[in-house]
Amino acid sequence: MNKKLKLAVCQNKVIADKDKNLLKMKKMIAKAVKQGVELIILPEMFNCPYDNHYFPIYSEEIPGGKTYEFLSKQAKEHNIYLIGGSIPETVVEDKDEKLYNTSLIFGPDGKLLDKHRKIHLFDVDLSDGVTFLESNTLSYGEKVTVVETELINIGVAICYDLRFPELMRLMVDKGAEMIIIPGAFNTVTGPAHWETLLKARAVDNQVFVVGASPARNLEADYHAYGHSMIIDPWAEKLHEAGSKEDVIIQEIDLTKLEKIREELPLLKHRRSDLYKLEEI
Ligand SMILES: NC(=O)CC(=O)C(=O)O
Repeated sequence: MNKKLKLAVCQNKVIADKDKNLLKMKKMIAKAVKQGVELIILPEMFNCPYDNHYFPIYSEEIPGGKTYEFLSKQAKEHNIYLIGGSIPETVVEDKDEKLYNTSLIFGPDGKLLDKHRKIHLFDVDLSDGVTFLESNTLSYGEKVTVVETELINIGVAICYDLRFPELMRLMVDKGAEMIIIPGAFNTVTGPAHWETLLKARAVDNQVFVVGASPARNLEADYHAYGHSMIIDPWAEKLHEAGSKEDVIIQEIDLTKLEKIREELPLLKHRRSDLYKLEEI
């Protein structure tokens, strides 16, 4: 394992124009690359407004869609690992069309290493005014996603998936050392839970956790919280964006993970004679 890793989160303001979103992202990626980063992380639905109305319109088949090609090219051109936030994905099977909220993970050669489809859909009706029914348009992902890279082993889950500690622990049991969450929490659940959940998952599992949110766009119907964040395995916040567009860059010391796991070996202290967690 390399001992230091420089990474970036590109927190873009998503608008209802896919091409402009991609162009903006291209500039943000170039800015991060100039600082020598090896891993770049984009937000949930970074190219499509977070809105059931837009998901089918912006959706792409994988491989081959415009955003897929864009991400692959960016990864290759800049020789970086790229976690492509998420995009709406169309899957056609036996004339049956399904949409997923899908994160694409590219290696420095531009090849797709894996993809994660959001497992838990955000179906909520909050008294403070946030109502969302993702299952109106989206289908449920069925796979736990962990990717081995030359930098670090990366688990990827999307937004609402963060609220399910069993999934995070499963990723850690499959080797994840960093959990990446492209996530569009909102102005109600964001201030209440985003940082707490990211820190809880870090301290529970002794992993780095990165949350990548879109910037807030008050002209959109759904107001993303922003506040992309990088947390270390001691649950210390290393970097945080505000609510506006930003590229946050952080060098992390990977030896911290080994050190914390050695000094406080909670993963080894589990009582597997009393309880266990299984992937089905
Ligand atoms: N948008 C989501 O998927 C989740 C979210 O906003 C929350 O859990 O809060």
